[in-house]
Amino acid sequence: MIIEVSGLRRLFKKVVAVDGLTFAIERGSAVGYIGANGAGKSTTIKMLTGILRPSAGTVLTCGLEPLRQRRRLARRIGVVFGQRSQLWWDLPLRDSYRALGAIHRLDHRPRLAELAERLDLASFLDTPVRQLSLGQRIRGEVAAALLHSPELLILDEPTIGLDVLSKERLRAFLAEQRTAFGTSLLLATHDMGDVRRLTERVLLVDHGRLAFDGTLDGLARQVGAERILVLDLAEPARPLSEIPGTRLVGVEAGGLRQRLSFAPGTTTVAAILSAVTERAQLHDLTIEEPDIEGVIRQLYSA
Ligand SMILES: Nc1ncnc2c1ncn2[C@@H]1O[C@H](COP(=O)(O)OP(=O)(O)OP(=O)(O)O)[C@@H](O)[C@H]1O
Repeated sequence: MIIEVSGLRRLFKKVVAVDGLTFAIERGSAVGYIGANGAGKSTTIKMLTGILRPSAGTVLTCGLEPLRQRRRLARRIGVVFGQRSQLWWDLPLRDSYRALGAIHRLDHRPRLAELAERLDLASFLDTPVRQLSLGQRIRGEVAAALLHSPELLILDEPTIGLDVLSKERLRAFLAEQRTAFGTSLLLATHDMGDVRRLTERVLLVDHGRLAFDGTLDGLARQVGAERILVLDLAEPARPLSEIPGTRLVGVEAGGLRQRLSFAPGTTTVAAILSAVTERAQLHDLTIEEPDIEGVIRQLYSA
């Protein structure tokens, strides 16, 4: 197991941020850690990484006790907090990597060259971190977390605030890294798109407790959450109300844009598209994932 947590609790005065969590994550797997605002995700991650002391319970990350063995653990994990920086704010990005290389006692240059290429960092390696755009900084943070080739990567809201294209690029990079190195991944996020693209299992935390452990499709099935396929057609078409396994939930622009809702597990995007292309000419499509708050509401009303 890469992570083992048992009876984990954390109180802040009277607030119970984490309330008796027990779960284990297998080495090499990718897990989404989801929940509403204030559910306890960041607090859990801080305990997993040795930043925060649990009030009760036990944590093993990479087989180590995070608080007691924090230095050793730092060599084996990489962490990105989307809303906080681990880089030196006033220094050129390159200097942060030099410093991290020294901390990890490694010649960071070969790995940096590789990461700079894959994450497209070259044009701003000499720019002070404070002057980077959000997208540039996050790419810089991800490179910093991977510089020492950790066996576990923990990401806390890595795509928050990024535009669609930057999000997609970052997801593609992370997926590729995982295939190449088999790095274990724990991804705390609000973004169901991140979870679907990058993980095979989700842990849903609510008020500090584990409310669901399984696949994203399993969660969607349990709560009846649906995905929406937004179809942009080359020419206006009649309402696509007869596509098997779907419900037509919107027709806009005189039939040029149509929305089909479907439940994961009952049909596939491929099957829907093949039925659509028999009836209309497709120009473009996007998929809207259910939002986490809605899923949680449905979980409790189900
Ligand atoms: N340092 C702190 N002092 C007091 N309360 C805290 C502290 N850190 C977190 N909390 C509280 O603990 C609870 C869990 O917070 P946490 O940040 O872990 O949630 P989260 O799931 O990461 O939320 P978000 O998605 O908004 O980041 C919240 O009620 C929060 O207000």
